Amino acid sequence: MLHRLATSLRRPAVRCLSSGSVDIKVPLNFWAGKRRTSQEKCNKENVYEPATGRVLCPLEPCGAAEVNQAVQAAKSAFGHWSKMSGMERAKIMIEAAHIIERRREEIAEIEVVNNGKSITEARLDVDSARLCIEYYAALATTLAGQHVQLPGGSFAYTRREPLGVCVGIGAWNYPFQIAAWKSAPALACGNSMVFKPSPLTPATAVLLAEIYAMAGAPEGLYNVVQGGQETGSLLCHHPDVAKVSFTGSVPTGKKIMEMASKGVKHVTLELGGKSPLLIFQDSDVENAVKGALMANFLSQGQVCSNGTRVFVHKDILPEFVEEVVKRTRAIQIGDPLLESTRMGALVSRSHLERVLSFVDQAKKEGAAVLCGGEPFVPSDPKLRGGYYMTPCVLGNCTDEMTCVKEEIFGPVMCVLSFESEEEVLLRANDTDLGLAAGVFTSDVKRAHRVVEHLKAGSCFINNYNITPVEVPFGGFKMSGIGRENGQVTIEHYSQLKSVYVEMGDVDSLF
Ligand SMILES: NC(=O)c1ccc[n+]([C@@H]2O[C@H](COP(=O)([O-])OP(=O)(O)OC[C@H]3O[C@@H](n4cnc5c(N)ncnc54)[C@H](O)[C@@H]3O)[C@@H](O)[C@H]2O)c1
Ligand SMILES: C[N+](C)(C)CCCC=O
Repeated sequence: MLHRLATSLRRPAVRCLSSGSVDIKVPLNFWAGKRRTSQEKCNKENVYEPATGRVLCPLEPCGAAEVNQAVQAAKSAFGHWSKMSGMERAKIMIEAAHIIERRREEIAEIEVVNNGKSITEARLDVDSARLCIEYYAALATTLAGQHVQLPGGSFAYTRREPLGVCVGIGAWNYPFQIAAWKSAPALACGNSMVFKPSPLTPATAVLLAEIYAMAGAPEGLYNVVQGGQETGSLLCHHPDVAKVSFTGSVPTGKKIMEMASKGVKHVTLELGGKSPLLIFQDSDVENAVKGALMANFLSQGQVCSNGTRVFVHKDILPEFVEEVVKRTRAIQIGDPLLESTRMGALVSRSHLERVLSFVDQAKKEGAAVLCGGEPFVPSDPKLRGGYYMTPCVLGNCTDEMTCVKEEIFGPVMCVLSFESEEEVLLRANDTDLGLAAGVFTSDVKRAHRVVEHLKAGSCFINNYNITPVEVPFGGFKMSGIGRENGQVTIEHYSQLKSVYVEMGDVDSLF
């Protein structure tokens, strides 16, 4: 079925998948312009549909020989792509964006089937991927160096050059969007890419590979190899790889940095978070509640930037809690392919169990479960094996609790009370992580003063989890290195060459 969808380019946007009916029978590796079957016989695991718990397909991990073939394909494409002008590259990227726009529904549906998030969110993820490619296509046309006048008519100029073959390694929470957020700036700068999705969500990165190829990209420009940590490690150690851009957990990020250091490769690390959301007594409570829900329950709470430590001023705590609990209880959980669903399934059985164990631990440590935090079994029989839980709000939380300290990566909001700005800033920053932070207040001076003191890469005033592709995204402290999106990311996928030009004679000291 996936193959038919993947090749029907001009199909109108109609719903054709339903949960429990999909089997993926086509290879999910892609290099040198074609889908490929891995010859590796070992380490085959199953890929599941989170909504139903059914097996979707076996994962075919790539071994050393296949990783090398993909890297060599990327190296060969780099030779051609890096010599093209920005305008020529932009034309192909814009065509890819048009194809994504036409295939929005198909891509979103496959993302839902493989990831478990609601179709409403998956469509927005596909839009973000497309916008990112459009944005960097435009920037590709602007890449330029500097001219520097020097004494005696001599001068220097700088050239912004690509790095070479870049590796992208993705997490499972935004599979298609991560593939686009990494490839768009890489390709715009003239690099080629080998991308490895998470072994839990291998299905959509290969669609992006086909789309770039259909748009006219040279064979091997964007390749996909499937697998887990062995495949990832082969990519990081490969001598022909110039950069590794990684999205995932802090422990894996440290390993990636260590592996990349052996070859002095460039790295971008987009890692985890335990972000604070500060809600002051002068907030518009209606908006603050909406913001807290956006900060905690998108993608079943499996979002790196989530504001999971919700600090609420004691004067508005009862009002805030009542409303946030009421709205959390009203979240429609169920079949992620239905329009009415707002919360689908978590990504895997083991992850669901891990998230539920955080709720149990929170209870033991004295937190109050104000709602949710239980396994959820939908009434539709075909969904009974799915990985669902009710979204949870924890009250009476204190800074020392495990649920407040550790990244849960599920639909669990921790509510904490505070009394003063100074106090809440100290508590908000008391973490090794620094991906995001938010503040709700109607006092404009307080908003900017608080943001100045928050140690986080992405700060939101009176909203949360809004990530336009024009704005850089990335972490402070252990949440990462480098940025994705925005103009600055061009610097993370290119290098400067300085060229000195002598117009006179050589003034030798010897
Ligand atoms: N900052 C961001 O932009 C961002 C976005 C999404 C997710 N995340 C973070 O990702 C985590 C959840 O994702 P996850 O469970 O997929 O993370 P993970 O670290 O377990 O895996 C991420 C990727 O790394 C690969 N990998 C694992 N070990 C490896 C190794 N030794 N060498 C090379 N590759 C290896 C995995 O196969 C996967 O593709 C959370 O901590 C979340 O906060 C961060
Ligand atoms: C688009 N969101 C929801 C902010 C997600 C960014 C990527 C992090 O997981």
